[in-house]
Amino acid sequence: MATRVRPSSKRCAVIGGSGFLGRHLVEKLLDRGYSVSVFDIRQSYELPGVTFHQGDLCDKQALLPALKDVSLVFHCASPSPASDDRDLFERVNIQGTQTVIQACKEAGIQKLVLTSSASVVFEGTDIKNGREDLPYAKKPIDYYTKTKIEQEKLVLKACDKQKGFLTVAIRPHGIFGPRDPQLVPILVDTARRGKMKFIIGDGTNLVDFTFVENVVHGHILAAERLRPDSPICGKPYHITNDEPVRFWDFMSQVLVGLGYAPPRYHLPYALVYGLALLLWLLSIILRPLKSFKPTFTPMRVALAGTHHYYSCERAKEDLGYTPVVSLKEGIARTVQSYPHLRCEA
Ligand SMILES: NC(=O)C1=CN([C@@H]2O[C@H](COP(=O)(O)OP(=O)(O)OC[C@H]3O[C@@H](n4cnc5c(N)ncnc54)[C@H](O)[C@@H]3O)[C@@H](O)[C@H]2O)C=CC1
Ligand SMILES: CC(C)=CCC[C@@H](C)[C@H]1CC[C@H]2C3=C(CC[C@]12C)[C@@]1(C)CCC(=O)C[C@@H]1CC3
Repeated sequence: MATRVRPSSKRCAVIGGSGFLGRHLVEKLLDRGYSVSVFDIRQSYELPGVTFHQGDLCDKQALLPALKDVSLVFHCASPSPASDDRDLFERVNIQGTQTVIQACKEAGIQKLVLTSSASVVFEGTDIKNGREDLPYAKKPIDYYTKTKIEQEKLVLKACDKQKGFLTVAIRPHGIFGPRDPQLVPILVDTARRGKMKFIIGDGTNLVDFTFVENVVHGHILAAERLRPDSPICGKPYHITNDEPVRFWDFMSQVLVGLGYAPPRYHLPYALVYGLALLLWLLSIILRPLKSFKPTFTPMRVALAGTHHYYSCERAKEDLGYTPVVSLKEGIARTVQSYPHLRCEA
């Protein structure tokens, strides 16, 4: 009779491990003595101690070999919000997450840590120091976020102490750091096209930006604290830098660090939001004739012009979380890591 090897608690899988957050997580797990199995639709690097499994997480048969002899799974895969593809968000974030849960149960996984998002409670209006007990957004800012809400609900509901399957969700916000494919590249692209001259609103709105290593730290603390007797089972946790910053100060610091001029002129929020709405409608009406993607979408304007920052108190109390890298240090390290995006002039 074949004997089943007891999974080592130091062997884990990272679904989405080729991505921005996933790779930082893999690197820290290796530092901490874990061996890691990465499952991703693409392979973006090679590292000693990491086994790569390439496949789509919607395919359970492809997923199962990556979970063999593993006790802990991190699920941080998702299509990029910029892909703007409703069917893909639904297939990967909802149906795919159901498949991940089934595969984990079949493989005898004990712990599943999901990367959710603090935006699951954001409706485009101010949130100040929001706690985890805020209700899920009834009108999420976009379809991507709608599927992140469903994904989080599925994972938290699957937590079953009797059956020894424990789950927890981490809700980061505005992740930035070296190798980020989104925040700094979008910002620099906007600046290079001469569109970073304006501040939307009075520029005093506070937002959380979270250095990637703090997000990683929150995930690992959650995984290591996830036990049948711990209060964290089946709960979501905000993980931020715990240093809300003016959205426009953050953008300006990154821009200036890379040699670009910061935005200076103010535009009223309602005007820009109205224009973004109009552009979005036009892009839909004109889609059969000409396809274009506006830089200023209503969602982006809401992200740039409202307060949205979150309390980390629950993570501090239950996980012992405190950020390990300050915002100042995080911005300095990020700016340094993008020499190719510096202003040439
Ligand atoms: N970047 C941010 O500011 C924030 C990100 N998040 C969440 O953090 C997680 C990681 O995000 P990032 O690292 O920024 O994104 P990313 O796009 O760099 O990484 C996502 C990874 O998932 C993989 N993937 C996508 N579809 C897949 C599929 N069907 N099967 C297997 N792998 C698949 C991609 O290939 C990619 O490597 C995501 O769940 C995202 O929703 C939450 C809040 C903020
Ligand atoms: C706070 C948060 C959740 C950040 C996530 C990343 C992106 C949504 C932002 C990264 C760069 C941002 C940006 C804008 C909107 C939000 C981002 C895309 C603008 C398009 C807002 C309007 C402008 O004036 C230009 C900005 C460029 C950078």
